[in-house]
Amino acid sequence: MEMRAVTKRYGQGGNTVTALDAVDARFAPGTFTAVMGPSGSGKSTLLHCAAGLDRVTAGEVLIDGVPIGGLNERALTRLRRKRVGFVFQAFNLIPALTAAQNVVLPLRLAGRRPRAGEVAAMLGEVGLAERAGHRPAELSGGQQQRVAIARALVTRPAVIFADEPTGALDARSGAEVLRLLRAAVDRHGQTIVMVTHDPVAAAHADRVLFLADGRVVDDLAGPVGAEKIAVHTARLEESAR
Ligand SMILES: Nc1ncnc2c1ncn2[C@@H]1O[C@H](COP(=O)(O)OP(=O)(O)OP(=O)(O)O)[C@@H](O)[C@H]1O
Repeated sequence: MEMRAVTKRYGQGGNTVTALDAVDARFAPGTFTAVMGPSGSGKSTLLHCAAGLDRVTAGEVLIDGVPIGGLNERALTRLRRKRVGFVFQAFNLIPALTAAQNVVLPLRLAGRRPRAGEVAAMLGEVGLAERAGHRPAELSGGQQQRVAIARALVTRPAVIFADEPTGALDARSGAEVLRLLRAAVDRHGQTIVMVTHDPVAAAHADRVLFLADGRVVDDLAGPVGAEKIAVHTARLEESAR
């Protein structure tokens, strides 16, 4: 997954906002990257552009080496369904479906039938084998996020984008979610790009990318301790004021 000189502007004329300003970034297979930076620095925009949810103004995004700028909406949707997974702060499970049905959904959308035991194994991996028949409302926040992780992992995507995946969780459930993301990288060679405000969450990554004003201003190779990340964040927030 790669971004080459990606610029994203919102609005027109005098109201233009440059949310990303010629960003170059490469996310190697089997790595876990945290994206940090002050509010408004472009983190969500980076995630949306990298995932092909939003078109870039200039530059190029490559997923699996495929430049997505040249794809029409249909081809882009197909690529996203097969090769990209998402984990959101608000879980975004479908309330009427059970945990197992939520996990099956991306496979069906990608045109694949689940193999016997595949979904059960996936739920087992996130410690929820016993909850396969439960609906989201019958699960805790941490459990819902674990279902969302199983759902993101089930298609074995090229990359999983996680937007503040621990933002709505207490410390214990958050730690469990981070442990699962880390395990997906270590055990399955999954590639993960995670936006977070939390230095403790970012410390689980292999690398921390810092944004300020739509630019990459720091790129720390890990493991980076939470304390060092917190100091960096404080400095950036200070200079953003
Ligand atoms: N749809 C939009 N229309 C206009 N401006 C936008 C839009 N989305 C984002 N922006 C602007 O682009 C800049 C980057 O926003 P973005 O949401 O990517 O920042 P962020 O780092 O994710 O912030 P936060 O940490 O507060 O979520 C901000 O100045 C924001 O106001």
